[in-house]
This record gives sequence, structure tokens and C-alpha cells, in this order.
Amino acid sequence: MSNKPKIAVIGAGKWGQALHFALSFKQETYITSRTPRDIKNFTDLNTALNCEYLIIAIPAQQIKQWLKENFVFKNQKVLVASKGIEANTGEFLNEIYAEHVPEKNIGFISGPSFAAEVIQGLPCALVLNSTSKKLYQEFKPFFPDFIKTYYSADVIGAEVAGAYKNVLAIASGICEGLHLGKNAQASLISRGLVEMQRFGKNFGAKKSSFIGLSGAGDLFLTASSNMSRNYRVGLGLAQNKSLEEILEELGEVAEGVKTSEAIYKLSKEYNIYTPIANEVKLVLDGKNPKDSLKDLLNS
Ligand SMILES: NC(=O)C1=CN([C@@H]2O[C@H](COP(=O)(O)OP(=O)(O)OC[C@H]3O[C@@H](n4cnc5c(N)ncnc54)[C@H](O)[C@@H]3O)[C@@H](O)[C@H]2O)C=CC1
Ligand SMILES: O=C(CO)COP(=O)(O)O
Repeated sequence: MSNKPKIAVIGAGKWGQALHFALSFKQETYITSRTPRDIKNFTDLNTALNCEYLIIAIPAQQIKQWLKENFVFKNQKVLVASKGIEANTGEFLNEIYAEHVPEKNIGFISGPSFAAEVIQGLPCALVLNSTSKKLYQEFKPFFPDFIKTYYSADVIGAEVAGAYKNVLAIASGICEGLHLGKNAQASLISRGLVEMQRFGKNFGAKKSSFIGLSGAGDLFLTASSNMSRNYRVGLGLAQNKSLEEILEELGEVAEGVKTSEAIYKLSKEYNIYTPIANEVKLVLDGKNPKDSLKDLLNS
């Protein structure tokens, strides 16, 4: 019998490495990335793609291209760990993946989970979202005891929540950076939750996803902590730093930047009222955050 791992993580950024660390508690787990890394069980892409189970943790904006150029479907079961909406096309990740992986083989991870805490083995709860409960049952045993997993069939709800909270975290960082106070921040976060739910409903998302781990859970985490890269983008914007400067300092992905463009586009196309996300997009384009505040207060 082969002792080779049957599961691999693709993408060795912060989240890919944290997931690899976590999954390695229960079984040997491969990890691969564009550039070789000094990580136990690091392997090449081909070997990873030959695994029965994959977790893909590359940034949302790179996925479409990455799948086209690199992915070969061999009946693998796939969990997507990214949180974002493709900005060029406005496509949700499940639509992009659908061109390469059948629905019954794919799931999406959501919920509050800073990689920096997961990689210390601190407890957390995640939702594995898939229309196939069987897929959830197959992945569940791979997760270590310090991660509690829940099942949901609401893929679009989880996707919208995970992507939208990144944009709201930027707004919340701006709020903090402008010293607007805790009242303002709590109002922003709770109205943001209403807004993401309204947006999601348009695409068939369930309300329950927004009041659970995927929505409120991840939003409260990300929009209230400078451990969040998106929150730190907001702090930088409030300090009048340029986006280029902020992203260079960050050196990691802040999905909310591009996702705000996607939400802006989709909300215009479908006529959805998304005032906070729209203001984030405008501030990222150069609008003064104080003018955004005035506009939000008066809209
Ligand atoms: N860091 C965190 O706490 C969490 C992150 N996520 C999500 O996971 C995704 C990845 O985030 P992180 O790993 O934290 O970002 P990161 O910035 O630490 O790493 C991104 C990784 O993707 C790789 N990458 C970039 N472009 C690529 C391409 N064209 N082809 C292949 N690989 C490419 C980079 O080499 C890098 O290793 C994002 O969508 C993020 O929202 C989700 C939950 C928690
Ligand atoms: O999604 C995350 C935690 O659940 C990570 O958020 P940031 O990408 O803003 O750091």
C-alpha cells in the first residue's frame, strides 16, 4: 500500500501554510506553490494534482487564469479556501470553478479564521460549504481536533459573506483610522451585515449564512482587528497613504480591494443598494474618506 499523502494544499501563502499545518495533525499532507518553499512535504504541482483531495488557497483574482493554465481534473475533491469575487468579470468563484470541477466535487471554506492563529493551533470553527454533504463528510476527518467544522449547502451565501466582509473590513479600518469612535464602527459593521445579506439574497444566498460563522462571525473578526490585512488597508487609507504604498507595505493579498470593484459592478448591474461597499470602491479610487463619511451619513 502506498504511504503517499492523498491530500494536498495548493498555494503556500499565509492561509495555505496554516491549513497545511492544521491538516498535518491527522495525516501527512502535501503542499505546493509556484516557488519552492522549505516546508515539510513540499512537492511539485503535478504530484499535488494527483492527490484525491485538494485544498486550493490562491488569491481569488488569480484563480481563473491559474485553473486555465495549471489545473487538470482527475476526479479530485476540491475545497476552495479563497475569499473574493473576480473583479474583471464579476464572477463568483463557484462559477469559475464550475468550468473545471463538477459541483459534487467542490466545496468552499468559510468562517472566522486568521491564519496567524490557526498556525498556532488555537481553536476555531469553520464551515465547509458544498451542495454535496458527502464531500463534507469526506473532508471533515482531515481536520484536527482544534478545528470544529460545520456543514452548509449554501455555497453562494458563504462566498458572498467571505468576500463582502473583506470590503467591510476596509471600511472599518478607515473608521478606526479616522477616530470616528466605537459607536460609528458598530453601526458600520451592523449596517454592513445588512448590506451583504441584501447583496447575497439577490444571488440566492440564505439569511442564516449571514448571521452565522460565515457572515457575522468572519465580519466581526475581520472588521475589528488589525490582524486583518483588509482592515490595515483601511487604516492606511485613513492616513492618506496611497494604495500602492499600502499594498507594498502589506506584502500580502487584501482581497477586499479588488472585490470592492466586483461588488460595485454587480450592484449596478442588478440594481442592489450597497452604499458602504460603493464608498470603499470610491475611496480606493481616490475619494477623500471624510467625504465618503458625509455621503454615508446623508444617504
Ligand atoms: N490569511 C488568512 O488569515 C486567510 C486567508 N484567506 C483567503 O485565502 C486566500 C489566500 O490568502 P493568503 O494565503 O493569506 O495570502 P498570501 O498573500 O499570504 O499568499 C498568497 C499566495 O498565493 C500565491 N499566488 C499568488 N498568485 C498566484 C498565482 N497566479 N498562481 C499560484 N499561486 C499564486 C502566492 O505565491 C502566495 O503564496 C485569499 O483569498 C484570502 O482571502 C481565507 C481565510 C483566512
Ligand atoms: O479571512 C480572514 C479571516 O477569516 C483573513 O482576513 P484578511 O485577509 O483581512 O487578513
